[in-house]
Amino acid sequence: MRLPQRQLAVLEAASATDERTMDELAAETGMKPETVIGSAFDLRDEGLLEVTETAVETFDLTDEGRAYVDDGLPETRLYRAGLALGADESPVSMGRVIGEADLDGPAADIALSNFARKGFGAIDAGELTVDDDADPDADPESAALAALAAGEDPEVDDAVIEQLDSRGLVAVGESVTRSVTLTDAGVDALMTGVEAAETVAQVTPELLASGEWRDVEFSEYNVEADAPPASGGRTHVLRQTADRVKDVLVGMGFKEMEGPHADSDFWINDCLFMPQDHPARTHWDRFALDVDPMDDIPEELLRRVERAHREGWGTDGDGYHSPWSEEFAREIALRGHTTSLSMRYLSGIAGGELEPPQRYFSVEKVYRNDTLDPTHLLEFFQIEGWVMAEDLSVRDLMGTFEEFYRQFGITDIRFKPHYNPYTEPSFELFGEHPETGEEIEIGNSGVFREEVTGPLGVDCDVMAWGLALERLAMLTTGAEDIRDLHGTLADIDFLRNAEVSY
Ligand SMILES: N[C@@H](Cc1ccccc1)C(=O)O
Repeated sequence: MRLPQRQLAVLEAASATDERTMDELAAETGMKPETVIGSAFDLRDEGLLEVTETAVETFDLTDEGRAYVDDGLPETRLYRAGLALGADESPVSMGRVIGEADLDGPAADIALSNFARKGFGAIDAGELTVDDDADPDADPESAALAALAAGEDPEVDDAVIEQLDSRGLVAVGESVTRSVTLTDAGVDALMTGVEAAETVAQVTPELLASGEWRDVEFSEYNVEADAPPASGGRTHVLRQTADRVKDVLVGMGFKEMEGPHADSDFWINDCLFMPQDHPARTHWDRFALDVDPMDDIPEELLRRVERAHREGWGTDGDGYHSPWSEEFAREIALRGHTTSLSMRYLSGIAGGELEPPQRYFSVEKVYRNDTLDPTHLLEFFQIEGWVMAEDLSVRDLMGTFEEFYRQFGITDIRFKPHYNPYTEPSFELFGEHPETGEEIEIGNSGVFREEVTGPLGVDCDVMAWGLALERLAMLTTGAEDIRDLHGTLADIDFLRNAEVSY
């Protein structure tokens, strides 16, 4: 019998009496695991080997689990601190014990609940007593963590592993181990003698260049053989969504705007008739930059915007009658919305003089000093857009959104009346999350007030919006936490595997 060299190597390394795992065979033959697996399956198909698969549970320490291996579980630290303060003799205030154990916020909560669960002592009316007879050294959870850290089998009850899993200290997974044994036919073949056939597994540049490929025998390709997953590059889910948004808007007749991420407060806020004392303009919400103020704002425009703020614009306009500082208008900050770009284009400073009808959009990053949570990031992408035409109504705005979101398979958007200093009327948009069923805000919109369009020199209607790209991506991918999508906590597995559906 003749077999390709790599199959022969696996056959010779296999035994009729002992199961050998693929890893053992790889170590023995010096071949790559995927080559061994491929060859083993080929040999199985030829009846020479039997392949058995066993699923085993795997336990991996999480970062938090690993941290406790070094520092001790929070409840154990609480116990020791209690002992050090004499809480085995008489109750000690909980705060003191927590301080002594050097546990902060969440760690203190973790310590207290597990301390009670494990019977390390009692907590009553804000005081803690320690039970002398408890023995944290014999705690099976600590022992299992230590064993895993040392690469050993934890050798504890399933319940202990389950507990560690639910505490997020151990990640439980499954892996399949494949082993082989020689069949009778395999033993026979080895006894009668097997020769190595000169087969080639892969065509190489050398084979091609020398022309040798004409004479060699290629081994068959087994597409069913298992191989380790290889994850190549992939367009990020958000980028895919952004590209799709651009395609859709271009398809709807929109042109793209561009402009600075760091801009003057004039373009970001003053043009939008945002009073200078608006909360969004304070240092809490705004990322101010310590750079030179903007000196190239058109003088006439500056004066008109100032007038709108101080005295109002249009027949009914009365302005804010509050202080307005040119110095503040020229200061630079990271834009909190891309409506700054809309202002630049509507004023004609970017993109040239415009005659209605016009449609413009951008899909660009904005920056806000928000608190991070499942639906908020400090920087995110806004889908900005506006339509300039004679006689626009709210119905036009709603129809535009219905058409836009339908391209993403979203047909149930809801509208809620809203207030913006720069639009009247205004409304927010909501969409239903496909997994949680929750209504999430996906955008804000309205028709620009005369106080905005007038000073910019626009004398027809302009309807406009800012939609959140990440929220759209949550609806199209089913992601429940925006932080899985981008930023330092992004979930790589999710990004590798997420399907973007529309
Ligand atoms: N700038 C608004 C969005 C918006 C733009 C234009 C008109 C109305 C609303 C926001 O960031 O929420």
